[in-house]
Amino acid sequence: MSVTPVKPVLVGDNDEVQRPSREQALEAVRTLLAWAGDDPDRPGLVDTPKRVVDAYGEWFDGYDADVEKELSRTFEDVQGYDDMVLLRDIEVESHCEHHMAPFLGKAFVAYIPNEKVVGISKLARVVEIFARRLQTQEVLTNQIAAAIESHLQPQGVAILIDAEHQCMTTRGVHHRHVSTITTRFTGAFKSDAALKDRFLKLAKG
Ligand SMILES: Nc1nc2c(ncn2[C@@H]2O[C@H](COP(=O)(O)OP(=O)(O)OP(=O)(O)O)[C@@H](O)[C@H]2O)c(=O)[nH]1
Ligand SMILES: [Zn+2]
Repeated sequence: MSVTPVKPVLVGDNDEVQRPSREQALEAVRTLLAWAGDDPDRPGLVDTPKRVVDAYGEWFDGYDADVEKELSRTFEDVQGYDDMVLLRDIEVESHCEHHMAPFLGKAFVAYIPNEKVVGISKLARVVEIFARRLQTQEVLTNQIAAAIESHLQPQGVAILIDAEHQCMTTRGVHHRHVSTITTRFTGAFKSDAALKDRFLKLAKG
């Protein structure tokens, strides 16, 4: 099975998109409140558009963040370290592009360095940046792998995301406690079944 490589930054790098003003965003929330059947001018709701717009600013601040910057500082004095670096249980707080509903879970990010490593916090930041954009869990998984791959040229990358989608739990099909697991393996993780297995065992804890 061949897998098409994904460019590191697919979503959110579209400078062509004209952003509406904050005023327009506030008005859009007022419209939604009225559409839902409430009165946007009642005292309890007058500050709601501002709160919602601020919350969106936080949930989607990945569009303004720079993955390249986070991964640009590498450390080359690794003294021959050439085994897996694995970050477990990175919190994932994202929103699906289909419903803008939260999906929440954990990411497991591993790579095998090729003479250079990156600060471990930067890997968590990369997860956060991509998570704070709209996409699917599959695309999020691929984007994280592709960013590490292109900046570190490691011997291999393994990503696993385990998340619960609120568009499935709080609406629509209403199935609670269904978790979705996505994975992406490149290089040595793809070609070496024992290595892949070791990653999966370590990730499970
Ligand atoms: N593959 C994938 N699907 C997702 C993700 N997030 C949400 N979805 C699904 O996207 C699909 C959208 O389906 P549609 O039929 O277009 O939308 P809908 O009528 O709201 O679908 P229901 O959720 O089944 O009510 C649903 O099946 C969701 O469960 C994701 O990250 N990956
Ligand atoms: Zn959804």
